[in-house]
Amino acid sequence: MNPPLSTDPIVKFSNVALGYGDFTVLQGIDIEVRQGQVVAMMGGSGSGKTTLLRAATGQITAKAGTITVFGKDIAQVRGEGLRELRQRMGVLFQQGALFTDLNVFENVAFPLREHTQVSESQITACVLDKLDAVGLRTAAHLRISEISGGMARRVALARAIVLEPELILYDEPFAGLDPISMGITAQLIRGLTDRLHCASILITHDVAESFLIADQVYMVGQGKLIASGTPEELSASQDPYVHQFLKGEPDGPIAFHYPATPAFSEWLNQQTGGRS
Ligand SMILES: Nc1ncnc2c1ncn2[C@@H]1O[C@H](COP(=O)(O)OP(=O)(O)OP(=O)(O)O)[C@@H](O)[C@H]1O
Repeated sequence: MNPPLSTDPIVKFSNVALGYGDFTVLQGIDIEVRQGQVVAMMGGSGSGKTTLLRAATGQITAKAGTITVFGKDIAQVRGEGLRELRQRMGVLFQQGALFTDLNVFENVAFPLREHTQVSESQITACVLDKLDAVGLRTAAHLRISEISGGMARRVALARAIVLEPELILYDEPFAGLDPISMGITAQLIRGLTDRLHCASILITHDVAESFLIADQVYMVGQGKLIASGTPEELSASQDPYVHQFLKGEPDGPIAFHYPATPAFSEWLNQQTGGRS
């Protein structure tokens, strides 16, 4: 029998503001991610999804509010403490860069060799198990140049889970995949979350796939959290932003133009010598 899932949030944003320099991207953000959950962070281009992911991994600090990860205030954790927290996370970047001079097996084995002292036979068993979980056990011997883009994504996923993280962060996991690979990836994310009893956060534009597997959805836009709830709750929302995003409509509150910032005005002034 599986141990009961912890009820404490793995990631918690409390009234958080995020940005770069003087530019505030998002404010008033409240998010909770719990063990066993798949949580989708959605929003238009430039709305701040990647910024949320950077904040959750401690790459940037909040301008206001508090972010706790595994119960620790991430702003107070530095150096070795931050490395320890990050070891409990698996991050799957969009370009899940694999080492092209290593075969599939060695790519997945890499974090084990880097971060643990386990024996060669344990490495073999663990890597084959993770490759099996992504359907690529029998591709272990292949070179990276011999596998397709979709397979490479799955190898990167096997590598991201090889240390059995408690939190997995996926940056646009469906981008550039054909419909079948998208469906496979979505079911993999759900299946791995359930099997590893971890939490998964996905940053995505893809409504159909993420709504099939997410427990909670957070939608950001216009510098704030526009909506949050289950996929069913969001689907029933009358909010015009949520409606436009879910239906992919060109007209609505989601602006096509990137908003003007003080930095742009300053640049334009310099560029035109104040003639604009
Ligand atoms: N390192 C940075 N320095 C300054 N501004 C940044 C930086 N990274 C992102 N931004 C700005 O922050 C805003 C949010 O960017 P972010 O990458 O989080 O959006 P996103 O929702 O992930 O977008 P997309 O879906 O297009 O990848 C954008 O206006 C972007 O220009």
